[in-house]
Amino acid sequence: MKALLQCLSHSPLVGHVDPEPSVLNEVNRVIRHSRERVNAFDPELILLFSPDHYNGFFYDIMPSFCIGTSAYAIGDFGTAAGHLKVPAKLSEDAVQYVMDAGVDVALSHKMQVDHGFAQPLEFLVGHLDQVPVIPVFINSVAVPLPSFQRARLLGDALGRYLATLNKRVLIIGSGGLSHQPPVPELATADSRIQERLLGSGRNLPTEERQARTQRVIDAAHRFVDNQNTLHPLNPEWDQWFLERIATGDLMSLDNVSNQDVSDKAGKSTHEVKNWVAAAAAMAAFGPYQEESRYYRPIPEWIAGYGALTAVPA
Ligand SMILES: O=C(O)/C=C/c1cccc(O)c1O
Ligand SMILES: [Fe+2]
Repeated sequence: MKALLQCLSHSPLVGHVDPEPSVLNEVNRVIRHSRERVNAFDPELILLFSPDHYNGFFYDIMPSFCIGTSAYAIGDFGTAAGHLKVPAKLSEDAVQYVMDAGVDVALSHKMQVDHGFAQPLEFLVGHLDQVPVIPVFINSVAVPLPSFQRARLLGDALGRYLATLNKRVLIIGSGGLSHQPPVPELATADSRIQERLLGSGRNLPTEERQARTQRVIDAAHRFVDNQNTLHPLNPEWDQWFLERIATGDLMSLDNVSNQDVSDKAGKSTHEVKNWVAAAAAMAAFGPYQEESRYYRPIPEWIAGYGALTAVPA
């Protein structure tokens, strides 16, 4: 088997505002099972699609997509900090391949990433520097956003590139499902936050980092008490989306408009494009089949929380 697909929601609230023990144990079993599956597959390379949350990518220059030849995780919310093990030459070749395939992608020789990248690596392989990883950023919060179709085409091109390498590749899509945590927006933020979104938020002083973290934790507590304090989670939309990924029905998502997703499922639901890109990369190896699936709305994590594993058919 040359490729394994693992899509997984992330939330920085894990360990800060947890659901009741029975739910936490259930999710931990799902993650443990996924980790065992990855371990048995023994990947030689990881392709990791993830968003950023104004920790590494800002409005000074906001690409739709970016591939890193080196990457550093900042360790927000207590997630792992440090350098990812990025195979620079493979990443650079990937950029060229994707460009040649007609998808313009940015390149970073010094990519700064957050929990979106770090959490799935910690959960699925244990460490940031365990297995070589090509990190791929998909802008999922800073409007204007790329479309579902472009995310699919990006994934397809990267999948075709990986298929030339003759390596066992783990393809991870990190993010989603329905959710809208209190991420600031440039159009409505006050001038101090606007400056942060324009780039001064790249390396926040400790106190500001703590305040930012606490603001999200407080919002999660409020959301648990009253699910109208943020955009409600949308299990129905999530299940519909999961079925599209599970069945490889990716092209039907091309017709989903960004506005519709924001309206129905929340503005951070665009993180699901990381699942779309990952599934398209997997499909480039040939037809795939779902092996396992998990879903539960978890207000404590402000997340429609899902996991999906697929293998070649
Ligand atoms: O970084 C933040 O401020 C919030 C991140 C967050 C919260 C809940 C679910 C997610 O997917 C997030 O990235
Ligand atoms: Fe996120």
